[in-house]
Amino acid sequence: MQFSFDSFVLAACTADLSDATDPAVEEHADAVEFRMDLAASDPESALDAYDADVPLVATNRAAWEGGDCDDGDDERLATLERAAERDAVAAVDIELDSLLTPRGETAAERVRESGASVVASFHDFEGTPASSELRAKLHRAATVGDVGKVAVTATDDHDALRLLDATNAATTWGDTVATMAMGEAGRHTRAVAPVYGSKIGYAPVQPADATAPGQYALETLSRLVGELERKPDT
Ligand SMILES: O=C1C[C@@](O)(C(=O)O)C[C@@H](O)[C@@H]1O
Repeated sequence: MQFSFDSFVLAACTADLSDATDPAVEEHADAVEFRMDLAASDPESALDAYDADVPLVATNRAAWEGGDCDDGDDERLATLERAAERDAVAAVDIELDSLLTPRGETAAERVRESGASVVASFHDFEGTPASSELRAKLHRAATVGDVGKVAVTATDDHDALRLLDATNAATTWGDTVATMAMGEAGRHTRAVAPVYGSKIGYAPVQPADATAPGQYALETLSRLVGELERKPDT
């Protein structure tokens, strides 16, 4: 199966696929993001055993992008390609810097051949790039991926506003994007960015196991996004 990303996808993050049957996931999530790089035991065996109904986004975050996977890119991307072959895997997250290499291009092709979408992602754990760079990154990511994702670290309101502005601009010119600002100053963007077109939100299944700074609990993000969703004027 595949996501079209026409509408917002709320992904419940976990390193343990048994979380997929958690009632909060069933009630609030559209997908489970499986952080293969954070799994305590072999993530591929966990995928083999997976039989819940919620579609998966497979992520194997590289150490150089803030994750725990130390494998070389060839091996790391091969793991993601095999993940995509599973019916339950609807999307695979691949770092933008990898996608811009020939090996990454091949991985994206294979993932799509297997019927999964590609989330092209870029993270900045230190700050928020200049607005021109932010827009360029989003556009680049949305061009090589089915959705282009940028997660930055906001240190003040201005950073948060610039991220929302870039989200709005990308969406207005037709790119499919997902954005969020990590950290306290950017926390509200997790709820607000979908108003400006962001198509994926992330929240941990277990609040104690957040996969990024500033994430809301799953139930909270679901409620906030739902409350803020634009309804036709009555
Ligand atoms: O890229 C992202 C977004 C994220 O970093 C966040 O800020 O919620 C959480 C990660 O698990 C996911 O892969």
